[in-house]
Amino acid sequence: MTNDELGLERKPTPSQLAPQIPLPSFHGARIIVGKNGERGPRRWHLASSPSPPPSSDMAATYAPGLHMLSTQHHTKQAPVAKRLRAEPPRPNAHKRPADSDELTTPPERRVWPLTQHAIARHNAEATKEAEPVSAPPQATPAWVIKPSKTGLGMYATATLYATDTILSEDPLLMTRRGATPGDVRAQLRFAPSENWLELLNLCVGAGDGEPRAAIECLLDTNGIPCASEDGDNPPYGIFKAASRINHSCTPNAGWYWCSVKKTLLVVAYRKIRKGEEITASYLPPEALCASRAERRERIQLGFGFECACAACGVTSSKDSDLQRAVIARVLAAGKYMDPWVSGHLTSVSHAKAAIAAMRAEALWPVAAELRMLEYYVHAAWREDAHAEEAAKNALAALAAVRGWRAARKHFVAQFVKDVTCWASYGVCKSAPK
Ligand SMILES: C[S@@+](CC[C@H](N)C(=O)[O-])C[C@H]1O[C@@H](n2cnc3c(N)ncnc32)[C@H](O)[C@@H]1O
Repeated sequence: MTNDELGLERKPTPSQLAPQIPLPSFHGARIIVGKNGERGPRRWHLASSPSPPPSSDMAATYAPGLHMLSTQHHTKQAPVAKRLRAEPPRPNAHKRPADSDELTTPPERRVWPLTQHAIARHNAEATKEAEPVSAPPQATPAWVIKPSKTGLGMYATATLYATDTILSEDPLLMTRRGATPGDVRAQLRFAPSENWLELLNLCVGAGDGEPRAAIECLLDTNGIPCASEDGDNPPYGIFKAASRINHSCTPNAGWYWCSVKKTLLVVAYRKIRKGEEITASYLPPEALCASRAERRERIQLGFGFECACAACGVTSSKDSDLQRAVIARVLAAGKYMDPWVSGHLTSVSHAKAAIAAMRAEALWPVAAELRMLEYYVHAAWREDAHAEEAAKNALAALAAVRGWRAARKHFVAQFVKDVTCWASYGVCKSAPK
């Protein structure tokens, strides 16, 4: 995907910013035509394979939904199967069930599995990589904290480009929901006294309306999730600079926690002009696809303020609501993998419409998931060229919002090679040497 297709304006360093992604070539490019002329995805199984293909966490997440569509017979052994057979089965490897119609598929998969999985892999790889995980933060910060229309805010002091790491910051304090003032004191006992001062300087919002101690309101107002996975009570970090970033329903930046470096990275999602406010979303990506009224209600209930972002500020948000509804419908449909991929051309056209809406609304946080949904359909129907293109786009979209520049080439190659849901389809083989 080109930068233009992504809708991103990047720094003019093509060799850095457009790495060659060594995607696998896809094998077995046949549209299956049944006896009655129907076209559909084939069942796939390793006819002569003595052992099930190895799997990964990803397979556990995705494969069940995909197996239902991938258990017809191949006349030709997919090269990937040979490769997989050569590897010893892992003890906990996901067992591909026998070629049977009794496969049960959990109807719902996790909402952002690609993202979660990819972050985990990326963080794991970062320990091995000599290359930095992402572009190192600039020596002179390209931002400044200054008054905004909603208290203080972060502003760009230079032009920033998509995938730029705006800020890399360690927390003043790590906490969890329900932390008491005593917990905070215990954590800060050995911290430099400036941390206390910085902490007490942060803004205290109204929170969700529950009566609380001021310190708890402060933690609620300024906490940023510091875990790559959703848990019941994920850790939150309080940051001197990142906690000053205001919310927007069309964020131009976003943060993610690098669990290897134990640091928060703030990444530009698109070009941010000098003087423009840097914003992130306090809502999860799928919630950004709700209507203006719903988003505002959620912000009010969860964070206790009335959203004054640019997307909410427009008097008539009808068009925006319609565009976001298109995206929301596709994300909802994509949770049910079987009907989604069975829909074939309808699903592809829905995915394309959602991608267009995402671009119109500049909702980059959902780009990777939409591209992935498009990929699944093409892969299931053995439309290899389209599948490869969609996979490339999905990875590029994911890399763009995570700021993976330096590590992207390596990571993408690794991801493509390992991601078991792709191999499960029997459509890909290892990259040509
Ligand atoms: C994490 S702080 C952000 C920095 C804060 N503006 C400050 O002065 O330190 C969150 C608080 O900022 C304000 N805020 C953030 N985004 C906002 C938005 N889109 N509309 C209105 N207020 C917002 C709210 O008061 C919220 O409780």
